Amino acid sequence: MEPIISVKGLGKTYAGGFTALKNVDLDIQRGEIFALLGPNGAGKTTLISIVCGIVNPTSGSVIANGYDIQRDYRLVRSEIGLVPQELATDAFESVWATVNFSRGLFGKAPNPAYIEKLLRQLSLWEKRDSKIMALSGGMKRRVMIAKALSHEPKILFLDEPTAGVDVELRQDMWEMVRELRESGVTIILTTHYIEEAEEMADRVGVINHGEVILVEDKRTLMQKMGEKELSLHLPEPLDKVPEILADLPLTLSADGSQLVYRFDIKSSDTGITEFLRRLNEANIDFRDLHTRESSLEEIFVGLVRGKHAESEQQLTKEAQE
Ligand SMILES: Nc1ncnc2c1ncn2[C@@H]1O[C@H](COP(=O)(O)OP(=O)(O)OP(=O)(O)O)[C@@H](O)[C@H]1O
Repeated sequence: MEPIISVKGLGKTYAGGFTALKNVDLDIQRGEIFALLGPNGAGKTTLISIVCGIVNPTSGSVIANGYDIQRDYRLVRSEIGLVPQELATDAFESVWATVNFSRGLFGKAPNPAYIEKLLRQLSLWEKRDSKIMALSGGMKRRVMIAKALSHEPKILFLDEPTAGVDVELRQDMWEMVRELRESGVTIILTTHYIEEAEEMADRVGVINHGEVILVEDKRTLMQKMGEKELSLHLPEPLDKVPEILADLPLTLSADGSQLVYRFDIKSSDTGITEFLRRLNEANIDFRDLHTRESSLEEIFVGLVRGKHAESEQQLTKEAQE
């Protein structure tokens, strides 16, 4: 299937000379939830802003739903809804007026039935006559989403949708984003909360220092890059890892009551059978046993650190040459 967004060779150097994006290639599939992860200043907002036509690229191209962002700016813009990081909207207007007005900005004929459906979907219908300033933070955020969807775009960008939102609201937001996807909208979100990507995304892209360093199906990523841990609780604490187990990838907890065995998920031979055999041989008993997989957060931190170390090595090498 044709991707709904196709980014090719995208670069951005700001007027001051800072290069925020370097030769980015990225395809977004129709109907997916794509999470763009990256540390502060990685280039996430710059990338979104280019696709939405707010920032001009220095090089490269973006096709969104068949249109070129630079040549067919208006057409592209009408296909895209953007919920920016900052909540900026007219505090004195009512919810209904604000959302209706946004639709008009895109040259769309009024459609009260659609706006009603949207406000109901976002649990804002009861508040349609309230002034924006009288709403809670979470509701204001939902108004921003309603505004972004007012012109029936096929693509929705959410830049840090749940920054500063409490845990309960965050879960409501996730639920709502899933419902939007069900209704056929493609969603691209940036987030610092890796659990958000882990919870919602179909695919994950990691951006660091203006480069997309990885794009992967979330489940594949967690399987490919993840480690699994097998923890054994010992009835009799040990003071050190016994000699017979010394060559295995094991750690002993500080109080000696837990042995943790790490293994690679993708490996065909995990070595667990051998580990259990040796435990038996050493007469080490255990009370219970549980496993844990690496979270996306651990994978992400590892990736960004790894790349950082790699580029530092590269810089040192270049400096020496
Ligand atoms: N208008 C601008 N002029 C010059 N530099 C800019 C401009 N906008 C952004 N930058 C720089 O480009 C880099 C990438 O910024 P960007 O906002 O895209 O990052 P981000 O990944 O969205 O970060 P955050 O997670 O903090 O929002 C940063 O170093 C930023 O300072």
